[in-house]
Amino acid sequence: MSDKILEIENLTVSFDGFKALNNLNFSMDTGELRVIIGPNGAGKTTFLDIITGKTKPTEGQVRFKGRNLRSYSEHQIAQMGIGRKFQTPRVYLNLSPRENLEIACNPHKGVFPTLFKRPPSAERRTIAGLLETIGLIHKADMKANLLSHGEKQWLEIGMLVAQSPDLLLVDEPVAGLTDEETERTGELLLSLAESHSIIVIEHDMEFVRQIARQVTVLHQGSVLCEGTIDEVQSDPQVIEVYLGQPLHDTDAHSDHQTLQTAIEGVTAIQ
Ligand SMILES: Nc1ncnc2c1ncn2[C@@H]1O[C@H](COP(=O)(O)OP(=O)(O)OP(=O)(O)O)[C@@H](O)[C@H]1O
Repeated sequence: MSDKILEIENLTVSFDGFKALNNLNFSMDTGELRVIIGPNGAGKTTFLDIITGKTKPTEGQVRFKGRNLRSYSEHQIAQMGIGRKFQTPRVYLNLSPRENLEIACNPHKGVFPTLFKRPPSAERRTIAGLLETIGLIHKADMKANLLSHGEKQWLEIGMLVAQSPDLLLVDEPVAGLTDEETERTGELLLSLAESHSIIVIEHDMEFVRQIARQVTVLHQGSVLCEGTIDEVQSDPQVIEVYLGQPLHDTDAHSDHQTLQTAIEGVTAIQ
């Protein structure tokens, strides 16, 4: 069996002739944590929509654990083991973190049967472990609406993990978080990466530097370059894309630190 969890070949997605993704090729190994960056409109959200089956390719194919996803619905793809965390937390605010996790463990039973029946002991242990992992063990039984924005994000990540996905897709997990929450989110993703394959889309370059081993840069619907964060940040094409002007027209190439500043400048205003 392939050790690639995800393989994307010659993928094009057209919206009324506009190519949001354009002949994109991408692959990642099982167990990898990959960070995807790219300027506004680069195609990052469309890329996630394709993997989850929300949008279907116009051309090309997506293979997950060797299986072509084309003929599967969004729901079937989720059941095959792809979980997605959206930017805004989607948790039950009038339930506790523990109850939210119980529901996530039993997505087919529904809210009421789950809440009125005591979960089996193995499931209680799983939930206690998840509460520990996401740092909410001491807030396990308070209403989720009393949690901070960061804590709600962690709870939703926990709910995703409760469904045992093989591949986690995480869209801008630190938008709106404090510096401390951002760092703790990085630690959480790094600990989850020990047992999951994860794709993170993020603009915050300091956070990318904290978690990234391998970074993919998207631009105009294609992969512009891939490498470590240092390789990517010193790539002339990436500098050009983020600065929005050709290198030979600027002094930027004389100072590679500029890219860091440029990218941070761009990301700071997004
Ligand atoms: N349903 C759609 N119909 C038409 N155009 C679309 C549609 N969805 C996305 N696009 C266009 O495709 C391009 C890529 O959009 P996408 O949202 O994937 O980019 P992005 O990298 O996620 O951007 P951002 O960082 O701003 O969220 C954009 O130009 C967008 O306007």
